[in-house]
Amino acid sequence: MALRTSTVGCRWSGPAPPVVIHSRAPRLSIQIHSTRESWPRLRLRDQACRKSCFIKGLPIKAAAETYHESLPDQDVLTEHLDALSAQVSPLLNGTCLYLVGMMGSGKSTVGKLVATLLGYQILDVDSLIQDQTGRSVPQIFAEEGEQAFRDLESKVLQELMTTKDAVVSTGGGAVMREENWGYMSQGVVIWLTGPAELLSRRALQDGTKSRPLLSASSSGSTEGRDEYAATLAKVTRILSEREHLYARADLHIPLGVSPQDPGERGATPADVAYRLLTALAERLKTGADKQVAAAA
Ligand SMILES: Nc1ncnc2c1ncn2[C@@H]1O[C@H](COP(=O)(O)OP(=O)(O)O)[C@@H](O)[C@H]1O
Ligand SMILES: O=C(O)C1=C[C@@H](OP(=O)(O)O)[C@@H](O)[C@H](O)C1
Repeated sequence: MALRTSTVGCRWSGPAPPVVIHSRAPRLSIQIHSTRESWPRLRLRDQACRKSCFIKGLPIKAAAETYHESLPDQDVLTEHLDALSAQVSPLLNGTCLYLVGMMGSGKSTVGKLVATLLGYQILDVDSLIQDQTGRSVPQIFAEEGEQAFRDLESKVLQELMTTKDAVVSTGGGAVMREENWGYMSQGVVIWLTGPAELLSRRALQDGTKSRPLLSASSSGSTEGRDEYAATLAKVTRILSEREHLYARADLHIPLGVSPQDPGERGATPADVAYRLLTALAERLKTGADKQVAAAA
């Protein structure tokens, strides 16, 4: 792939904090560093080459980074999302989408966006439990324990079995009970999958109080460790226990900017929705093609 370097030109004055510019597909991430006062160093991360080059006299390091899920530009993303949802809606025909994944993976955030695009309602299992019981999730965990919460979670999922036209944002632990898979099999189960580092940072950004399994009082001492390290340890452990369960989902949607993304940042909610709808369109089209072939 050729680097479209001609559009990259830059003048720099003063001290340079690293800046990351997200560019167009196939995605380049351009970091601007200042190694010397006068000449910033541009670092292009791209899929096809790993070499140094010069752009307009500036030293450029182009680093290889395989990135097969190229995303559209943010400015054309809305059009892509509209086109994809128009394609997916008739094929879905009211079938529910169940979003599964770890705490902080964006099930509620992406779920709302996808629901809006498809003209679906968004149903959040934790919120439904809270509405039914008049108590918050941490309260239920504290007063009755995790198993009581899991019973409520299964009850809500069972009640949703006959629902149509909804994106269901499940709680991160819903995949742990076999019976829940029976309820969710009425729809398409979609796993939002990202690295523990990204999930931990997002959970901390929200504050861990609302997620009892990550709160300071949950198992796994935070003594002698900072909050991020303690949260990362918990998230890593929970993820390793559940990964094989999440993997049972019909679709796996990565949250990183690229497969090599160390979790510093994630794809935007719109990017994740784009990946989700693309994968869903492919899946539904293949299913529809198979049905047509079987009928012929
Ligand atoms: N793609 C994203 N990019 C940036 N922040 C996100 C993204 N998805 C979710 N977030 C943020 O991460 C946090 C957790 O998201 P949330 O949707 O509540 O996750 P979940 O429902 O899976 O627990 C929230 O603060 C939300 O705003
Ligand atoms: O992973 C889990 O076991 C849980 C995830 C939470 O939901 P989110 O995934 O929406 O944070 C909530 O259901 C409860 O705190 C337990």
